[in-house]
Amino acid sequence: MAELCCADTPPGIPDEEVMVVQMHEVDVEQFATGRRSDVAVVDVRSAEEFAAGHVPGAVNVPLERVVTDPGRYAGQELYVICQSGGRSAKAAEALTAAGARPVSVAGGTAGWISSGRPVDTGAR
Ligand SMILES: O=S(=O)([O-])[S-]
Repeated sequence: MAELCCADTPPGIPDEEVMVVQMHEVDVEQFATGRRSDVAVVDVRSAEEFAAGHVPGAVNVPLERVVTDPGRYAGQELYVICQSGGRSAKAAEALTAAGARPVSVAGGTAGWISSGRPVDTGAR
């Protein structure tokens, strides 16, 4: 079965052979102003990157761990964030395919910091 993200069925592939993986994304501004307090923020960067500065309230689960066992988040809503949006998009794709409902923060922690918002440091 072909797997597609955010696209219509390409020509030549019957609809029944396509599984569409729909990913949700917000930018830093939308995240900052619309963040739901009941939804976890999972930072998928390395422990070292996380300790150097992260969005307050985020928990660190490096991408390798997320993609090894995405099913542990099945049925859950969560925000995923990384440095600038690359790894969080990968995490969101794996999580969505495993039945979770992730929202990737485009622009990531770098965007958060450059917008002047506060960061926490240290492990969590
Ligand atoms: O964290 S990143 O993959 O966007 S560089």
